[in-house]
Amino acid sequence: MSDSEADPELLDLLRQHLQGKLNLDEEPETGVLGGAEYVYDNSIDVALDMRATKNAAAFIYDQMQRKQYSTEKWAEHELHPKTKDESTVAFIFTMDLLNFSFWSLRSEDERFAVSYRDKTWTGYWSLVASLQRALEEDIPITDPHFWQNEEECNLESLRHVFRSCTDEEIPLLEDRLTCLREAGRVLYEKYDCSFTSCIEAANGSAAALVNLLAQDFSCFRDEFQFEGRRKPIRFLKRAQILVADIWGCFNGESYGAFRDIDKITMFADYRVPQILATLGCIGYSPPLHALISRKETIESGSKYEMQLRGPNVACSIWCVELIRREIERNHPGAKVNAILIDFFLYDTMKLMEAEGKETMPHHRTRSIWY
Ligand SMILES: Nc1nc2c(c(CN[C@H]3C=C[C@H](O)[C@@H]3O)cn2[C@@H]2O[C@H](COP(=O)(O)O)[C@@H](O)[C@H]2O)c(=O)[nH]1
Repeated sequence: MSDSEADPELLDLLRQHLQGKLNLDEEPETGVLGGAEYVYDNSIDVALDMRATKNAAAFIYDQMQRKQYSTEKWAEHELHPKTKDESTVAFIFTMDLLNFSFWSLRSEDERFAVSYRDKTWTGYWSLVASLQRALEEDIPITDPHFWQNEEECNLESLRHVFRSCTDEEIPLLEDRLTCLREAGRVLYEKYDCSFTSCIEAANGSAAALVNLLAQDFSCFRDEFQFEGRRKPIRFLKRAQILVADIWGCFNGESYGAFRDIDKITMFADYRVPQILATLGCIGYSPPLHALISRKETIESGSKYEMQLRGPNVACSIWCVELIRREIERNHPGAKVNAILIDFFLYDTMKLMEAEGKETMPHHRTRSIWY
């Protein structure tokens, strides 16, 4: 094969190896950050504001210090599981299998909502509340055997698990059942029916666990073709947030002990890009800004979504990386990684939304990816 036909990326790797720069048994990479930088470098619809990003880094670091923001915050959330054991690993795996697309086109009091513990929960928290409620009703919703039992686990029983206290049903119910079925089958075939076996197979590497999820579970394989690039761009958002939730819940110990956790990027969905735009860190081209502001549904996989999700999310991933580097530059040794910045930004966005301070809408695409 002549050089002109060979894969340029492979040639580059071989060149690095020959120059002794490449340690092939280095830790695995997920490729998410590199892909995000590529899309950002090739985007015309979304741009980063460096001054606002530097200011955001100072604000975020200051707020995280004041709130003593750490992994401990994860378990402090009322609905998150508290025990540090295998049942919590099963809960988090189930949760992040289904952690997508809660937004509604209806008004705040008509959108899908779950009544639990005398409160009404929406968005991500409606998912967590539904799972906790099911367990209290002795429905084994976190058990892969249940997910594969078509007599017990089907559209009807899931409709009961995710029953709403409004007229709107949980979005993509059929897709959620499909995710549970596939995960049940893969865990049965490859991981002794337990996600803890998948964690053990990653041998303490967060990047390896993300790659295992993308390789073995199609419902975690969140990647797409971006114009002009041979290899797909990988966002792997739910695979990454799953690893991050395990790490956060277990405070980086036990099942959450990953030596390369800092390789996990922020999670490419619709909430954190929204707050980065609110902080002025990312800006949209006028046509894109108009599209988002109109709150119209954008079809998953459409040219518009690719233009939006790719650049918007890639820029968000790259923006959070620049915020992390700015914090590290000003505060050497600070215990802040992309995950904690992301968790903080998501929680801050939810507080702003609750106080009616949501100025910049998020885009609306129905998809199992985010
Ligand atoms: N980037 C990012 N996205 C996050 C989260 C979380 C919740 N994580 C908890 C765990 C630790 C943190 O402290 C959080 O309390 C959910 N999501 C995503 O948002 C969307 C739901 O939005 P809404 O409908 O408004 O609730 C949906 O795609 C969901 O997957 C996060 O942390 N980061």
